[in-house]
Amino acid sequence: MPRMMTSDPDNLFDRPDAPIRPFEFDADVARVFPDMVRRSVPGYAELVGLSGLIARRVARPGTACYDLGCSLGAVTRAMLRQVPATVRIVAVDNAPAMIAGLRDRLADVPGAERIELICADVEAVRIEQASLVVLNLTLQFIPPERRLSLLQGIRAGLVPGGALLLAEKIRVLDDRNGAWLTALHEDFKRANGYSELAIARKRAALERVLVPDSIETHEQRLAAAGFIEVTRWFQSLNFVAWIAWT
Ligand SMILES: Nc1ncnc2c1ncn2[C@@H]1O[C@H](C[S@+](CC[C@H]([NH3+])C(=O)[O-])CC(=O)[O-])[C@@H](O)[C@H]1O
Ligand SMILES: O=C(O)C(=O)Cc1ccccc1
Repeated sequence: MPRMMTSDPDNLFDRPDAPIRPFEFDADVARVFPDMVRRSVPGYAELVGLSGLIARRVARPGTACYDLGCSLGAVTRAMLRQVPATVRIVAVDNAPAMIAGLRDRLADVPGAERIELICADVEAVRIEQASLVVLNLTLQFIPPERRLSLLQGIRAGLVPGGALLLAEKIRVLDDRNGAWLTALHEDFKRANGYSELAIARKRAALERVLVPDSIETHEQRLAAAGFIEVTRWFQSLNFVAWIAWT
């Protein structure tokens, strides 16, 4: 499994007097992101490590692998370690602080010249000659009505035999099971040292910013975008990952 990136501790939602505003991937979030994501997403390290292993199987020489919504490049760097030297890696994020943080982290990584960093909206990037495209916890931040066309664009840019790796926080449709999984996710955060206040404030900040879909919606949308076979290969509480094949 990958070496975790070090970061400042995430205390962004601890201050009771700070105004609640919609969650943004700004410089403060970028500074604490590795700590935040590790303490907030159950199974995150495993998800990233397994994404690297999947890249090793799926990436084809002479093609490209894309990490869309790369943040500080955990998946980008897992891919770099696993894919052949002739594979180009394209890492995209629209948050300047994330791209700057990733650039710093790549400074003395051998092979990093194979990685192209793009600070742009994922919807504006043309996917070309890709054997693997990764959306690791990114689609949930795209407005729901634009998700299908983003997946269609990705599908069109994949080479035959190529795949999309999608990981998302999911919404559970059934009230009872949904409430239970959400409660357990909050237990996970509490066990990782987040206060009730921090949990509640982040929940409010993420409302309307991170909009989860159900497993059913994701699987129907992947089919509608033209993916012919879809395998769900990871679930930890309300976080799920799929691989979707061309
Ligand atoms: N429209 C957009 N265009 C480009 N980037 C975007 C957009 N919307 C959001 N982002 C970017 O998507 C990332 C989502 S985090 C991904 C974790 C990473 N994949 C990881 O493996 O560590 C997940 C999370 O924080 O829950 C952020 O860096 C945003 O700036
Ligand atoms: O904290 C949450 O509830 C999440 O869904 C994970 C997360 C991690 C980092 C930024 C935004 C959301």
